[in-house]
Amino acid sequence: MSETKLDQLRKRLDEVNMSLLDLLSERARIAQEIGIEKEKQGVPKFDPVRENHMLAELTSANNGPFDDETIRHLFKHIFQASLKLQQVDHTKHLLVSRKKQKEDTIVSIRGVEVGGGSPIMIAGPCSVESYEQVRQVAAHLKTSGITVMRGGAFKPRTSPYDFQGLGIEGLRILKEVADEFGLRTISEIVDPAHIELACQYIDVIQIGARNMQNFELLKAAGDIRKPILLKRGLAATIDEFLHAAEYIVSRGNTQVMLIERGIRTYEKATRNTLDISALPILKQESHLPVLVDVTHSTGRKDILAPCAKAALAAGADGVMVEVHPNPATALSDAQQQLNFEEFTRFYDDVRNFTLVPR
Ligand SMILES: O=C(O)C(=O)C[C@]1(C(=O)O)C=C[C@@H](O)C=C1
Repeated sequence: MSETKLDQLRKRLDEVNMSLLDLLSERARIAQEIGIEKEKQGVPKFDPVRENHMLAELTSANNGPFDDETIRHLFKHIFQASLKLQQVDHTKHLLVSRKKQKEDTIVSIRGVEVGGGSPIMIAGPCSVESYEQVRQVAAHLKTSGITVMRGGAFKPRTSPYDFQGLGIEGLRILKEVADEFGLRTISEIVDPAHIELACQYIDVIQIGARNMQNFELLKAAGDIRKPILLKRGLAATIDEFLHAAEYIVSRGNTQVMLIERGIRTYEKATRNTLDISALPILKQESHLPVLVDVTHSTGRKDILAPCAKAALAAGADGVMVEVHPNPATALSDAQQQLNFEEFTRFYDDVRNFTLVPR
């Protein structure tokens, strides 16, 4: 059977398709190289001025049959596809990414492992208020089998008139009590200048939600060789959270733990909205251990246990909760800290949690 005119035209079109594919692929490879150069120079990938310039040149050279609007539309799609290629290539190379390291990072807090598959419970007062207060908490935690205690010495509070913490004196108290009871400690540091000194007193440096993008603090945390607990910012996307962790890891400190602490939404029933979906996403995207701060995310004692269980079911490597000998008199977070009896009940409930229906 002889070739019809339609067959011939389609054959030519198929050949043009192949040539276009070759040219598009070549263009994409060049765009990738441009992306690498831009990365080195630290300039943004998206360049609307350059795109407008190319579109102007293309439309002025356009002799039809496509009109200028169609040419602009088609090329804008090509630019977007190139941009995506440049960005995907970039995230693939993040040190915190699963693509870079398949195995889970295990953080060792002086021998206590986080991220190794058996979740940890971290507990302690919101603020270090006195030696006696911390000692009471430590004694209770020790009898409960807790190995890592938190306690805030530098308190970035919403109001400057609220209790700001005991500072270095608070770190000293933590160390003295932790040494007595054989506990490890976590405390927030807010000033890059305090990081080195803090290492003499505590085992984990926490970077708080409000400082998640304090880049000088992140760099200082990256320059030491101690575990870091990085909190998600109150309005930070998962991508921003991972990039903040990258600041630390890229300077050689690989002992980083991420902690979800709730994000700001319109919901008022809880203090923040615990973003449970962030857990499996973070575990997929990154090899770093991921914990959940149930106290700050919910701000409510009555739902701490179900939220902690949900976090563990979603893959969390641990839970952090606040405990105080007498929450009603606490200098910070009086509403949401657990007393010893409440903590014991909470811990038993979460520890006995199983996904298998009974
Ligand atoms: O020329 C550049 O700077 C590129 O990054 C390439 C390219 C393109 O595909 O043409 C991609 C993204 C930018 O927004 C602009 C142009």
